[in-house]
Amino acid sequence: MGEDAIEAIGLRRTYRSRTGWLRPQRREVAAVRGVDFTVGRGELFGLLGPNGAGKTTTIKMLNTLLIPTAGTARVCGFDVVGQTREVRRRIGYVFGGDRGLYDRLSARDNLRYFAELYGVPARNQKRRIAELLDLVSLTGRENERVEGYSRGMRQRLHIARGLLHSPEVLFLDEPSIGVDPVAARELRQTVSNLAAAGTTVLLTTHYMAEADELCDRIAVIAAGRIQALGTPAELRHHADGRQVLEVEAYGVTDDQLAAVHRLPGIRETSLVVRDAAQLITVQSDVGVDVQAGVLAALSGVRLGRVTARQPTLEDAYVAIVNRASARPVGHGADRAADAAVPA
Ligand SMILES: Nc1ncnc2c1ncn2[C@@H]1O[C@H](COP(=O)(O)OP(=O)(O)OP(=O)(O)O)[C@@H](O)[C@H]1O
Repeated sequence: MGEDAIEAIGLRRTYRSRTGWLRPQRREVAAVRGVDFTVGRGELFGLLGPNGAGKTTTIKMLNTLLIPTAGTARVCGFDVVGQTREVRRRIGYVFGGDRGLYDRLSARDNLRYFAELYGVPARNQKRRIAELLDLVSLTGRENERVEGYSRGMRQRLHIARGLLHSPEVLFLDEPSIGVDPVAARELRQTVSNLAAAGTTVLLTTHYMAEADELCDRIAVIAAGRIQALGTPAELRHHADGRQVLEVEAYGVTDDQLAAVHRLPGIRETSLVVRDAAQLITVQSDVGVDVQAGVLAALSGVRLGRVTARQPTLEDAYVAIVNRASARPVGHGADRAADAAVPA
């Protein structure tokens, strides 16, 4: 048995699809373009990246739901293509969203049902279900129907479901998607309890703050490749030599943002919408005073707070992802900088 819980070597996946009806065209999407990493036993490892980066595709290859186009992967020492049964017995898979629970049953009955389905021996079921309800902090609510549960509670129940057969490795795909900040914090607590109890966790997320808080190591994936891999402290170095200016604004256009980006000394520019305001984050080289230039480029725009600060891990993430996509100015929902999650 290998040392590592997960080992991916040169993993690739290309999707082939047909588009059009009268004149069908073949389309190929290279979703994952050669990914290498290992996850140690008991490690909490994060796969972080923007939409379409290849996170879900990678997870699906590791949990035997998708066959790699090339490369190999082993989970608990077993090959994901040649030894699927061995792999499946040792893994759990939990994905974000609402599917996969029976609304009209209680949490306890859902878990009983899935325990049967997963072949958890009858004599162990009661104890295992009680343990899991406790782990995901649903003890006391277990007899209520799931239809009355909040998203966060459902998500925690999903995690309990994924753990019924005591997997060694748990894949958690975007667990906090659509979950409010308080529930997201409870969810993070659950995930960290899980790892502390010895389960290896591979977590995908858009949220750098979540990955920072939870993960021992993080791989930043973009455009189907790992762009950076290390501990949160190591990744932070990608923003070394930079300083950050944040400007709250109302009604900035793409052209104005592009003008900001063209100023000397500016390395990254991103914009996210927060409530009514736009939050512009500008990364520049340390020692270059960009504030006057930025404000001049935004003249005529109503501005709110202007803050100079040190770079965070989030800024390092934006730098890594922008380098990969070569799209320096962002103005949309899929921007890396959208990843800020309220604590
Ligand atoms: N079944 C499919 N057929 C064709 N293309 C696909 C399929 N599934 C995913 N893709 C494409 O592969 C790329 C990677 O998708 P993937 O879902 O792995 O990314 P992701 O990082 O998980 O993104 P998200 O955060 O949006 O879930 C995207 O360009 C996506 O459009």
